[in-house]
Amino acid sequence: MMNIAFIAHDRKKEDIVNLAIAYEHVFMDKKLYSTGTTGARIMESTNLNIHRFLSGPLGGDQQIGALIAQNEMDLVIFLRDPLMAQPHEPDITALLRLCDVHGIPVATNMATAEILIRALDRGDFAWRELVEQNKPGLA
Ligand SMILES: O=C(CO)COP(=O)(O)O
Repeated sequence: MMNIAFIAHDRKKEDIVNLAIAYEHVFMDKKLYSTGTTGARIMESTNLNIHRFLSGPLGGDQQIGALIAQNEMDLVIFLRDPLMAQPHEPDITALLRLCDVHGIPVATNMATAEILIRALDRGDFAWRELVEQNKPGLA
């Protein structure tokens, strides 16, 4: 089962909702996670069922980071706002760093997100399942 995380800063919320609507058929049979407000917005506009963590500024990025650290995330879609300072900038940096530490595909803009979602739909992420089978000592 593929685990996917959705995160979007406020001025990118509309984009991530539109992405979820457009690719609802791809996300339907995946396990979905999000930060608080992002997940609420997506669930208002789709039939997707999303496990929502705390809002980003209150620790949601870190909660998703914890799943990445445990190798329990297969794809992260994080539409961040590059033009506005965020109070929890260190958390954002930490989340993106953990994606790189663990080799997790992460999209930080719409163009990359679409490419990764189409690849996921085509089965290009099957290698993640092999990685999971071989991961050492994780719950
Ligand atoms: O701030 C965020 C990510 O850094 C997103 O949090 P919300 O989805 O709760 O707005």
